[in-house]
Amino acid sequence: MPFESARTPDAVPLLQARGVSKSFDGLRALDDVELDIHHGEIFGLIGPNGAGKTTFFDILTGFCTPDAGGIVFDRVVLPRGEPRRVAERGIARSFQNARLFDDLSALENVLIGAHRRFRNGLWRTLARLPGLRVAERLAHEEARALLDYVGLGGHADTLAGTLPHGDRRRLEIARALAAHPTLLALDEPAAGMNATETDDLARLLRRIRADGTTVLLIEHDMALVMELCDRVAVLDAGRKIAEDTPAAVQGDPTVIEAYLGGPRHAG
Ligand SMILES: Nc1ncnc2c1ncn2[C@@H]1O[C@H](COP(=O)(O)OP(=O)(O)OP(=O)(O)O)[C@@H](O)[C@H]1O
Repeated sequence: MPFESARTPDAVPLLQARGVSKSFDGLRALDDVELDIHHGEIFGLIGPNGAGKTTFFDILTGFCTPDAGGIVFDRVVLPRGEPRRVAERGIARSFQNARLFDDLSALENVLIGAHRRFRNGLWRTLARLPGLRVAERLAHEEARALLDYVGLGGHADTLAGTLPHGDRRRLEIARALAAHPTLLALDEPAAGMNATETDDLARLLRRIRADGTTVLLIEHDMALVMELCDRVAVLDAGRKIAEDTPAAVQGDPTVIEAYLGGPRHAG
């Protein structure tokens, strides 16, 4: 495990959110949220509907600008409201509804995920070599390997739009991994999956963690969160009400109240 040494208690967390706040038309979607994500863990972000989970993801990945606060990633403050620069810093995300290019093949979708790396360093150098399509060939090889990795090896040439739901979610993960992220942020990856697909997803995410990528997960499937996550943070109405191991959070009366409480928690 490459990150084992970084998981000692005094190691600097990979991600540190501090004082993150965001309102929409007077509604406090996030209220002074602080959380730490450590290298090499699967971190769950959970909470009732409307708790602010996606808003946090959007701020983290630059799709939304916070009113206050900020996020330090890999010891450097993340740019605010700039998705491309955040991606270049090593954060890749998936969306609640898979955003794939349906008219392109699975392989082409993964190649698009690799474009960040094409713009940089070695890839750019290789791409300039006259008469050689080295970069392109390597990218294709890696994209095929990534499809294998997520269990879609037989579907390289299948149009993304024709893939079943579970395969689409895994294709989105392959595309995100093509950017070689330090942090993979997944917004409800198990939504709409059947039990077998969810089991496959859990296996895949464990493998991703074992291979050294830190995972941040928004998820409503509590069984999955409990079995998979190393730690979880619970948001409720924009505030963080707990951050601990799944077992500790599960028994926390404040968390239980948030999930079972009054009408604003319905849904
Ligand atoms: N662009 C927006 N404009 C106005 N209100 C918004 C916007 N985005 C989110 N909100 C509101 O902010 C609150 C938090 O929403 P958010 O989507 O972050 O919650 P969530 O925890 O991801 O919910 P869910 O589990 O239902 O996806 C909600 O009340 C939502 O209606």
